[in-house]
Amino acid sequence: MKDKAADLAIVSNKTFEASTAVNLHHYDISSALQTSLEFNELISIFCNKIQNTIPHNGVEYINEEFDLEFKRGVMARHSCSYALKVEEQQLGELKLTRSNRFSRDELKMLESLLCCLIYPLRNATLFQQALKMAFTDPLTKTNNRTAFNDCLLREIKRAERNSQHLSLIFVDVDHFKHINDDYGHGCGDLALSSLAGWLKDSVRGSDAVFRYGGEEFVILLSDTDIDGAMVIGERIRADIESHTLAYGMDVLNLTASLGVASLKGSDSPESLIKRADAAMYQAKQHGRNRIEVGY
Ligand SMILES: Nc1nc2c(ncn2[C@@H]2O[C@H](COP(=O)(O)OP(=O)(O)OP(=O)(O)O)[C@@H](O)[C@H]2O)c(=O)[nH]1
Repeated sequence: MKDKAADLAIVSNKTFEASTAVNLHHYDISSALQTSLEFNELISIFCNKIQNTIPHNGVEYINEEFDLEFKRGVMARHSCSYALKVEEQQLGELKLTRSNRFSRDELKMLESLLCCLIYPLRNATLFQQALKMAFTDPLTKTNNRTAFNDCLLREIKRAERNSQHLSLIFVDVDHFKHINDDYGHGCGDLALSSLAGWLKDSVRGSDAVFRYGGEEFVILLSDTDIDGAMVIGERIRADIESHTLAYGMDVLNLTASLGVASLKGSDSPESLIKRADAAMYQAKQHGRNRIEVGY
């Protein structure tokens, strides 16, 4: 007679206890991961939670879509890396390192635990994408006016707290209406997106450039006084003038008028904007393709 027991997987209370323990661990990790929508925080929570099960010394997480590189601990000789994705959506790459090899069982366990991380990372991706869209101008891919208002308030507070300078430059394309009228809106749009690229190249961080509206951009310069802002503004003016724009068979040149203002003790965001904007209008009145200061 065939030994029936030989065909059966053994289920004992030991297995039950082990799987319950594993499920509880998964549950504990999943619950902890629900508390954040920030990539770095999610990775930290996950690695803290798995430290006892899969000891490791170093963690690296790279997410190219969000230009993110998170490192923690000490990088060591042995590593295991995972490209994380769900339904073809890339969620970044996670690498754990330590001085001794990861065992096969540990890797199996890690792969199972990573399932807890995937969906929170996907939620974070969707949230961060929505956030990015809400603060980005779709045509020029610069920060939009909402982002500017947010950022200006933060920068004013920071400048006041640290007794630092803060300056603003308004940049408005000259006779932009003619570009639309003479070459069409497609050309106007190309001019605006090209200009945004030149502006980003002219300043330290591309985050400092905002589309304020229409053909008007604003640049926020932290820790920069009025003299420094004038130097940067003049460089931007000359840079715009020196570029040529090719549109089909046409070649165009742009110029812009700029207004500069620096934060004073009594300034509100509105009064600082008003001075920079008024200076820009003065530059228009004084012949365009020039820079003026709003005192
Ligand atoms: N193609 C395009 N045109 C835009 C966009 N936003 C605003 N404009 C146009 O920008 C033009 C701005 O014209 P005006 O305010 O008269 O200014 P200007 O012609 O640049 O003249 P000055 O500022 O006085 O030198 C208008 O014709 C708007 O329609 C856009 O996103 N794309």
